Amino acid sequence: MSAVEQVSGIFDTILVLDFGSQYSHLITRRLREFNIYAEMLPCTQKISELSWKPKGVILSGGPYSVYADDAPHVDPAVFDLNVPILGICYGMQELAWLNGKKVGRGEKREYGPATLNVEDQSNPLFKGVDHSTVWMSHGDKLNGLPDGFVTIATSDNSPYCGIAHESKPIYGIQFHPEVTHSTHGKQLLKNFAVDICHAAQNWTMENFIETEIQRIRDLVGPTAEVIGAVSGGVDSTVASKLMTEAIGDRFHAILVDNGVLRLNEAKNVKKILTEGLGIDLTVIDASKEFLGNLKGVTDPEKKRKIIGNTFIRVFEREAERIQPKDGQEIQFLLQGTLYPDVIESISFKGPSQTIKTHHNVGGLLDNMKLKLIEPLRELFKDEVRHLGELLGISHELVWRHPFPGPGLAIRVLGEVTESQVAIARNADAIYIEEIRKAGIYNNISQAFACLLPVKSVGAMGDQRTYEQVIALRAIETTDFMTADWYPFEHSFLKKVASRIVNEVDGVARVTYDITSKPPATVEWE
Ligand SMILES: Nc1ncnc2c1ncn2[C@@H]1O[C@H](COP(=O)(O)OP(=O)(O)OP(=O)(O)O)[C@@H](O)[C@H]1O
Ligand SMILES: O=c1[nH]c(=O)c2[nH+]cn([C@@H]3O[C@H](COP(=O)(O)O)[C@@H](O)[C@H]3O)c2[nH]1
Ligand SMILES: NC(=O)CC[C@H](N)C(=O)O
Ligand SMILES: [Mg+2]
Repeated sequence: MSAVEQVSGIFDTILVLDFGSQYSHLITRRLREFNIYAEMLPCTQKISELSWKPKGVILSGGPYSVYADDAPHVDPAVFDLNVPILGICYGMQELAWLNGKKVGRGEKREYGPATLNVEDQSNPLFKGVDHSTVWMSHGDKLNGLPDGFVTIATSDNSPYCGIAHESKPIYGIQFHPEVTHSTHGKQLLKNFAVDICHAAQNWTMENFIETEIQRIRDLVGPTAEVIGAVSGGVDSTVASKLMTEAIGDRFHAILVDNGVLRLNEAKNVKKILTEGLGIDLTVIDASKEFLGNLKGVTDPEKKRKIIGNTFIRVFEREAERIQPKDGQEIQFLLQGTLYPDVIESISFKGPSQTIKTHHNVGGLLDNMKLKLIEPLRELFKDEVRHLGELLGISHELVWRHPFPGPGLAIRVLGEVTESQVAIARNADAIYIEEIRKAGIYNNISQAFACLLPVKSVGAMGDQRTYEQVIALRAIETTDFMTADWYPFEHSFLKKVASRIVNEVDGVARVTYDITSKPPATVEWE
């Protein structure tokens, strides 16, 4: 690492150690909602390798049993940090396991609501949360108090619903305060972070802009120039705006037309970014190169890796083409990578658990020459949108539905050809146009059309047709890590289906995808 400080070195930080619970990232989000910076790292994180000291540590829940041979365990050095520790569910069981091993299988799983009875009213952890509903999700339980601990809360089912160390600020709770079903969970997390850890509540996007611009300047230095991968999506636009504020015309934004963009996208983005935001944007048409590299490829992961690699090659070529004023080569590439992309790639469960490779994280070239600058790497999408608004980016752009870097290539299932892309693109344009007309664009988090590699029989104008199927997808979500499908009016779906079949050659049938994430994902590939 260079001398440039990380965000965790600048803001008071609560460290969340992730044992693999599906809710772990929510702990981080909740803390940030009351302006405390929190960062999630795998539970196997070596404390000696941290370059910053947390104000407190939270051990998350997890799917394992602490007593199993292959169960993950925390680095014992965490207890030498001498900062407050809160164990949640598996995290509490881990504390108990390390202090007397009194953990075993419960007679039955406890899943659902329970009422919290606070036994020690003077304990700061439970200020204002007595008798509230808490959410349980566990099969293991404590068989007794860990050595040196006392009970501070119970529930009907759980004599050890909350425990605390007799003399140190170490706490365990059996329930999940991070899920909204725990009605006062956020208050509990705040009690821990603010009253027990004394973390400063200064994580605001206003403060972030200031520190981030300084951080970029320190990293880039007084003369170096930077190229940016800019798609016209929210993330890279916000990142570019920050970069332009930090280094002005030493920043060169590049939009790559990869042949799998939406209808008229390159033209529209060029106009909005240059005219509207004063960002110096060059559009590079690399569509032939991308489509050439994708020829014959049907495997989704292969498509993603090919696209990620091709992007980097285009950027490296562009970096060589631009002649910086200081006579040096361009060394930096800006990307709009977000925290959820990073969270997915830091899983301690290893690469076998990768669900899909995001082109800008796992799809990068191993031997790439450019160094990455990712100013939004620590932020969630809603934080980025807030940042965008503060930077004066229009409401319309800030609230655009996300569009993945691999674009229509992962929405044309099967082989990606120019004609298949055209079908998906035209169907998508009709669908989005109707969504806008119906005034529901902002109620939906993301919507798009996919072209399926199956043919189906139809009848149009007394003629038999035998053409492909379009699947429509629309989801509601706050963080894109879980999502639900959007409940359209039937009349709306009817209209869109009719328009697509009538107006897009090659489509005989339209379906609507009604799967949530999980078990499905947002994109089809
Ligand atoms: N066509 C493109 N040209 C240049 N860079 C791109 C392109 N598509 C994606 N990228 C780069 O990949 C990053 C990740 O893409 P992603 O779609 O997650 O973000 P975004 O496009 O900036 O925002 P959004 O999520 O709202 O679409 C972008 O921030 C950008 O740096
Ligand atoms: O820039 C991107 N590069 C990618 O490779 C990529 N894959 C998925 N996505 C977007 O991520 C969100 C979650 O999608 P999934 O549930 O399909 O993983 C959704 O918003 C997807 O559109 C990507 N964005
Ligand atoms: N949610 C959790 O952390 C569960 C912990 C542990 N796997 C149990 O079943 O009790
Ligand atoms: Mg995008």
